Amino acid sequence: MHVRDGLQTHVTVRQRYDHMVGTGLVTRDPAQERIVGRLDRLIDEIADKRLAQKSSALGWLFAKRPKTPAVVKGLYVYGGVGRGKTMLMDIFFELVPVRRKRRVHFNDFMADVQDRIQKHRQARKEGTVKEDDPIPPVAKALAEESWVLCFDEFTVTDIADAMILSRLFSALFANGVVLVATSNVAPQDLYRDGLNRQLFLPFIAILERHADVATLDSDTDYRLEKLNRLPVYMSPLGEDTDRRMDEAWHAVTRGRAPTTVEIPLKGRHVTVPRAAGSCARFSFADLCDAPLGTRDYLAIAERFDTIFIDHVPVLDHTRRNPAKRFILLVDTLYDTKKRVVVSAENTADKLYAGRAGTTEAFEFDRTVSRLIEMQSKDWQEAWSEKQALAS
Ligand SMILES: Nc1ncnc2c1ncn2[C@@H]1O[C@H](COP(=O)(O)OP(=O)(O)OP(=O)(O)O)[C@@H](O)[C@H]1O
Repeated sequence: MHVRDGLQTHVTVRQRYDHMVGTGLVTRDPAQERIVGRLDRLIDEIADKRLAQKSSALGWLFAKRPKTPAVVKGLYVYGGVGRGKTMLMDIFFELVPVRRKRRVHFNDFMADVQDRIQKHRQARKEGTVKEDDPIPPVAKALAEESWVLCFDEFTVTDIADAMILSRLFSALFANGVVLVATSNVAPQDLYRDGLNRQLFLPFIAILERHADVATLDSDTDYRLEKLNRLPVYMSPLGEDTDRRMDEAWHAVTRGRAPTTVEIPLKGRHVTVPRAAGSCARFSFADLCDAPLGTRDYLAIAERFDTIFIDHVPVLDHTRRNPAKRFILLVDTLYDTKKRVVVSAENTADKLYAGRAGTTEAFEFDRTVSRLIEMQSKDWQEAWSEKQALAS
């Protein structure tokens, strides 16, 4: 426990991390521990600065002023996906002893900035504000609302954003803002192939002047590890299974909002009701009650790596066509080595309740065996390796 200005105590990032390791929530990772140390140092500096501000406000600035840097240098952490950058930043965000703090996805922040700029321009037109340049007042307002800004996924792809970043962040830093950010790229690689990049370049120098740059170069992609432990076959059907399917979907899509996608196929379309990145989600009815065929299944498999199928019923000879389509579908997903997440009325070995000895029953045996193999650890590992090679 740290004691600060006799009033406040705070748990350190290190203590929180050790606790998470102790309870088995995370595995100890030396690369992460290095970032933990830096985040704690930053918290100390921020706490000192806050104390200095308080002292100053109380008028005993000269008597009691602690050694405080005039400007606190933030931290920009970059590295591969799933290394734990966001997790560590979130711990920092929670623990940093500051009220005016904001944690936001970088894209959302920039959307907010552009919105405020628009509003300023409108107000200028209407004559309710005098300043022509929207950036200084927008930056000032943002800094007043929160002086510790934590950005998740710092990335610059939009030219409108790229062109204002230098001036925006110069103004934010001039107003005392401390930046903490996670990113998949080093500052020099931001907006790498962007239009008019030379106009963006000064931002990199400004960023590096106001934030230390650290890489989280852990060997493990923890997200992938976690996903590999996901249940991929859930039964029986019911609310509980639906909830677990939703959780798995949320985990693989990282909470992205799904959209409907139409895959064009000679003269028609295959509709994917829910798609997010390389993941697609269907119900059994979408795929097997509707009159789809091998070409449709192949088109789906070409486009997506992970396929969710909700509500597979127990099948028998009374539902011949859906059963046949399901056999085709599983064959296609098996041959193309996809990750398949299924909710079904019963376990794979009890999915066919038709007459034994018929052609369908024999074919279904193969489907069952494949479905079981696709649930195995080996299958999941092979899938991950394929993903790693592809990326
Ligand atoms: N040391 C660890 N042990 C176990 N799980 C971990 C560890 N570190 C992170 N995780 C888990 O791995 C997942 C990915 O972590 P996180 O989202 O923080 O990664 P990231 O580096 O921000 O990835 P991205 O760059 O893709 O946003 C999270 O679910 C997190 O809880």
